[in-house]
Amino acid sequence: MDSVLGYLETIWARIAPPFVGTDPNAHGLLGAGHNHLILTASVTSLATFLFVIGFGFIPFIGKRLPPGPPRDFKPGFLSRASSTLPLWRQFAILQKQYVDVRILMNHGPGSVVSLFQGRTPVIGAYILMKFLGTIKAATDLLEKKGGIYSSRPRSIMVGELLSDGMRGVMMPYGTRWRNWRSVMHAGMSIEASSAYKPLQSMESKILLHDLLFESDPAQYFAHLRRFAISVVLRVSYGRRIQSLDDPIVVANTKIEELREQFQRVFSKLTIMIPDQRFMQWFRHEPDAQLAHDSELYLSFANEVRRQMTLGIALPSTGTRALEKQEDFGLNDVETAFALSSPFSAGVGTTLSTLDVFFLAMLHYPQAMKNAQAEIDEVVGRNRLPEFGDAESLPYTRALITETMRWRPIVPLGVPHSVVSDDTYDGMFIPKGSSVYANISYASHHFNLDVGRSLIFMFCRYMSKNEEMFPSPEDFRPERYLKSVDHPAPHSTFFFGFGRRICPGIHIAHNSLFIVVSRLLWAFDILPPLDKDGNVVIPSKDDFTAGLSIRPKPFIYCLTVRKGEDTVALIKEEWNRAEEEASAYT
Ligand code: HEM
Repeated sequence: MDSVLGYLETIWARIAPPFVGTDPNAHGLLGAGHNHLILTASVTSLATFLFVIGFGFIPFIGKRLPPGPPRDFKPGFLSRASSTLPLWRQFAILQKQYVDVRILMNHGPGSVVSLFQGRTPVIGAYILMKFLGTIKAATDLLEKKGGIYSSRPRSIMVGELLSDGMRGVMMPYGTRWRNWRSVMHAGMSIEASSAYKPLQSMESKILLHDLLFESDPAQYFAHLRRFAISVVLRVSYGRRIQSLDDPIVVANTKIEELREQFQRVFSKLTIMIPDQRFMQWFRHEPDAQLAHDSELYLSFANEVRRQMTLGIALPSTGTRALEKQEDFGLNDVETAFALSSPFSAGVGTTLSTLDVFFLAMLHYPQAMKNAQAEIDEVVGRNRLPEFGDAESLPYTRALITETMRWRPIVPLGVPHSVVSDDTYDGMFIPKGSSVYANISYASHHFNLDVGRSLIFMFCRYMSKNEEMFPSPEDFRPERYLKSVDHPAPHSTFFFGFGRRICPGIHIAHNSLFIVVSRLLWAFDILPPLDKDGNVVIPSKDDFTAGLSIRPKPFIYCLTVRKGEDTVALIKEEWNRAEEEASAYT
C-alpha cells in the first residue's frame, strides 16, 4: 500500500506544480504572454492525474520490477524526511519540496535498476526508466531482444510537433523508421563511408593549416567545427563548406538552436500536452517552424536532384536515397528530413569526442608521446599519416577508442523504448518503459536533466566496469591492444546497441582517425600557462549536462613539432587540398 501511495505521490508531485501554478521554471521560460497555456495545461494535468490514479498502477500489482535505489539510501538533504518511508515516498516528498531533486544512487551489484520518472504523458501512465548498467544486460535486451527494445520514448515537441514524426533519431520502431534506417545504411555503411575518405583527408589538411596559423587557442574549436560540418554535408549532400558563414551552416545551426529552445520550454510541460490535435492550441509556432524546416530541407535535397540530372553529383546519402526513392518508401519531405540527420547527430558528437581527446592529452602526456613515437616510426616526418596507415598504427587507434571509453560523450545513450511487456532475470519490464544504457561514468556528478528533476547517479556503468577495464579511471590505450591471450575489451558500446546503434560509426571512426593521427603528427598538445608561468590543467570531470555532453570549454595549446619541415609540409599539403577543394561545388 505504501508503495502505491508513494507512486501516486510521485505522479502528483509531477503534476501538481503546474496545476497549482508553482513551477517557477515553467513560468519563467514561457513568460507572461503564455498564461493561457499554463491555465489550460492545469486542466489537462488534473484530468491526467485522475486518469492515472484510476489506472496507472494496475500493471504493477504483483509484479517484481527491477530494483530501485536501496532502502538504506540516505542523501544528506533527506534528513527531514523519515528514512523509514518507502523510497518512492521519499522521492515524492523531495519532489514537492525542491524543484531540483538530487537523487544519489548506489545500487550495488544490480545490472538493471528502475526508478519512477513521472514525466512522459502516456495515458494510464506508469513511468519507469530502466538503466542498464552492464554491457551484458544492454546486449541481452537491446541487441538480443531487438525486436521489442528498438523503439524510442515519445518525443512530443521535437519528434512529433516540430517534425511530424520525420526525425529518425526519435522515430518509434516501425516501417517508417526501417525505411529511414535503410537510407542511413545506404549512405553510411562501411562501404559507402569509404567514399567520403578523400574529403575527410582533404578537410583535415585544411584543418591542420588553419590550426597552425590560428593565434588564439580559443578559436581552435571553430576550425574543428568547420571540419566536422563539412564532413556531414559531404555525407548528406555531396558538398563541402569553405567557412562557417556558409548559408547552409547558418540555416541548420538556427534550426538546431530553435529546436533546443522549443524543447527547453516544452519539456517543462510535456505531461500537460493533450494528445488530441484539436486541443493543441499552442501548435501555431511549432507548425510554422515545421513548415520552414521542411521547405529548407527540401531545397537542399532538390539541389542534389538537380546535380544528379546534370550528372555532376558526387555519390552521397542524398544520391542513394533519391536514386531509389520508391524502394526506400520515403516521400520527398521524409527523404529531405532523413538527409538532415547527419548534421543533427554527427557534428556535436564528433566535436565532443575531439574535445575529450585534447583533455586526455593534457592529463596523459605519456600516451600522446607513445602515439607520436608510433606515428614517427611508421609514417616518418616527410609525409602526413594516411588512411592506409591505420592498420600499422594500432596504438593510435587504441588511443582513439580509449578516448571514447574514458569519457563517453553520450553517457546514457539515446533511450530505447520497449514495445511489449518483458521479463529479464525474473524482473518485470512493462511495455512503454524507457530503457537507458548506462554507458558512462556517472560517478562524477553526472547530471541527467529529466525535466524538473536533476538526478545525480552513482550507479554501475559500463565504461568503468573493473572486470572489463581494470583501473577504469586511468587513460590506458594499451587495454585496446590485442594480444593472443588477452582479447581487447568491448570497443563499440559508446555508439549504442542493437538495431539503433549509431549508423555514423564508420564515418566517426574515419574522421577521428585522420584528424587525431595528423594532429599528433603535427603538434604537441600542451596546457597553457598562467601569468605566473604555472601550467593550467582543466578538470577531467567538468562537463556540460544533457543527453550528449562535452567538456566545458578549456584552453589547450598546439605547438608545432620538430620545426620548419613540419610547417613546410603542412603548407604544401594545404595548397594541394585547396586545389582539390575548388573542384567541389
Ligand atoms: C564519436 C562520434 C559519435 C558517437 C559517440 C555517437 C553515438 C551515438 C549513440 C550512442 C547513438 C544512440 C544509439 C542507440 O540508440 O542505441 C547514436 C545514434 C545515431 N547517430 Fe551517432 N555517434 C557519433 C557520430 C555520429 C555521426 C558522425 C553520425 C552521422 C554522420 C551519426 C549519426 C547517428 C544517427 C542518425 C543516430 C540515430 C540512430 C537511430 O535512432 O536509429 N553519429 N550515435
